[in-house]
Order: sequence, then structure tokens, then C-alpha cells
Amino acid sequence: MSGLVMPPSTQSGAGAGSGPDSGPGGDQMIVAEGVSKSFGSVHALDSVSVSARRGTVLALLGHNGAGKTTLVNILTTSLPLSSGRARVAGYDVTREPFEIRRRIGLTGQFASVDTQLSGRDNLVLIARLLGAGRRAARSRADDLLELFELTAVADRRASGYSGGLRRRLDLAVSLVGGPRVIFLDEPTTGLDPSSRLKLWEIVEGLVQQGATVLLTTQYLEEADRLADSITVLSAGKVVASGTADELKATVGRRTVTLTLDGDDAPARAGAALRGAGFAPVGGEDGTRSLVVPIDTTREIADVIRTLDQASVEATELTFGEPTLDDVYLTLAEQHARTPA
Ligand SMILES: Nc1ncnc2c1ncn2[C@@H]1O[C@H](COP(=O)(O)OP(=O)(O)OP(=O)(O)O)[C@@H](O)[C@H]1O
Repeated sequence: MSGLVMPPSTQSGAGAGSGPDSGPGGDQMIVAEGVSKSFGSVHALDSVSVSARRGTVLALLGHNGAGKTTLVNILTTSLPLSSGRARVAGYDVTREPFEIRRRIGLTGQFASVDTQLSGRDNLVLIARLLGAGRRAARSRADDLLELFELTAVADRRASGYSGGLRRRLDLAVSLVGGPRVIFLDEPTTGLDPSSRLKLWEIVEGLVQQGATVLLTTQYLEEADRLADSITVLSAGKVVASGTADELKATVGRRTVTLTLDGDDAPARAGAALRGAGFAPVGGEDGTRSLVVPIDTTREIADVIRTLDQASVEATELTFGEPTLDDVYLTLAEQHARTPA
């Protein structure tokens, strides 16, 4: 992928500008501290704290109504918070909303593309609105069309674009001003797998070039692939946060699944593994596979050695990591069991 995402030199009134960017907080580009938001009796957010360092991806994970969009709206200054504090690019959302708006890109669930215009004209229009001259605007549009692999459809009306193309154009439009912080609200909802993959690659490229991304998603796989840190929201509260690995480590264990050769093999393997301190599961009712929970990958070797010493042959051995699905289901269950 070519570069060219961040240079807002094409316009005067948009993008980087001067100012604190990360402010006294140093490298933190997104900080929310104890943010609450109520709509009448609905507590959409209840003392939510998140942060993201420059050049990282923070994923907000949660099902419908968890509060993700509300937090994005507060951080992008389109919604006032009820209490708490939040800063983006070093500026306060309540006191300095205009400084923030100059420095962010937002791609929402409701696309900002004018479908009556071509992809190129959408980009040129926004660049002109941000203060770029005619030639600079066209050049910025060309760069973004190339980056997003939209050059071939650049002069077609956006109304004829597929969902994936439209989403790419929407993201390209949000990048015209060279934002330092990018908010992606469920960017791949409804996209087919190949369009989703393409968008992920684009996001990874943006981050490599120094952008900070806050991503909301209902897709665990998406958070797992893209995020440096993940905050799980449920009913307006943070129920977990950490890296994907840290979250996975909080629930579920790694497993080794063995498929064994021979009728008595599961019983013999089970006894040997139990003797070695493991707690294998399965092997009953004539099944020939055993699942062995382990804590470290080093224990895989211990499992194999134990089988070897018991003269049991495994025809297949697979290693399984707990998935974010496991994490989310466990957290959701814990949350459901906790009285409000
Ligand atoms: N303007 C509003 N007026 C009243 N209630 C609202 C408003 N906006 C959001 N809510 C409520 O706040 C809660 C959080 O909504 P929010 O849209 O932030 O969730 P979400 O995690 O983004 O869900 P989704 O994935 O469906 O967008 C929900 O109960 C929602 O009904």
C-alpha cells in the first residue's frame, strides 16, 4: 500500500494544525475518565474510562446498545457528556471541540458519502471545503483513490458502488484532512469477507503511519486482528479491558486435543496423563479424542512425552487457544449473574 494518508499539506484549515496533540498526557491520543451519559432514565454510559496511545488501535467491543456509539459521539464532540472528562489529541471535548474536530476523521454507521457524486468528486469536494486549492484538492483525491484502490471507479457515481466500495470511499473521505485520530464506528458491519479483509489492511496501514484508531465492533475477530487493546462494554459499563491475549487469559484455558489410535488408547492415555498431573476430558463412549487443558505451550511437550512413555500413539494433535468469543460469552454470563 502506498503512503500518503497523513500529509495535510494540501490544505490550510484542516488536519494537523498546531497545538498540543497529546498535551500534558504525553503520548495518549484518546483519554476518557469516568465518562457517564444519560438519556433521561437510560444510563447509556456509566463511568467509562478508556485510553489509546499514539499509533495504536483501541477496540470497543459490545453488542447492540452497549454504549459504543454514545462514547464515539462524545469523543468526536457531537454529544455532550453528563459527567467525567475526555480528551482527544490532547484537547478537552467540552472546552475545545473545534480543535478536536480539526484533527479527527469519523467513519460512522451512516455513511457520509454523497451518492449523487462520483468518488473523485466526493473527495475533491471535502478537500475544497477544508480549504485546499483546486489543484491540491485534485491531487489529494488522486492519492486517496489510489490508496483505497478506487481509481478504476473514481468517475462513477457512488450510488452505483457496492457496499464495500462505498465503505472504502467513506473512509477515504474521512481521511482527506489527514486526521491524527480516526474513529471507525462498526466499519465492516454488513461487508463480505474479502471487503472486510481489505478494510482491515487499510486500517493497519494507517496505524503503521502513526494514526491512532478507535474502532467499535461487534466482531470479536476484528478486535483480535486489529486492536492493541480492547475494552468490552456491556450495558454502558466497562466489563473488561486489556490486550486480546490478556482477555483470553482471563477465561478458558489453552487445550491440546489428541486423536488416539487403538481401542484402549483413550483409557491408557487418560490414566497416564492424570498420573502426570493433567486433567484430560473425553475418551468416554468409544470416542478416541481427549482434550487436555494446559497453561503454557511448554506443557505440549509434557503431554507428548507422557503419551510416549505410556506407548500410546496419537494420530492427530491440535493446539487450541481460547477465542475472544469465549471471553465475551464468559463476561456476558458473569455480567448477567451480577445483580444490577
Ligand atoms: N439519543 C438517545 N436517546 C435515548 N436513548 C439513547 C440515545 N442514544 C442512545 N440511547 C440508548 O443508549 C444505549 C446505548 O446506545 P448506543 O447506540 O451507544 O449503543 P451501541 O453499543 O453503539 O449499540 P449499536 O451497536 O446498536 O449501535 C442504548 O440503550 C440506547 O437505546
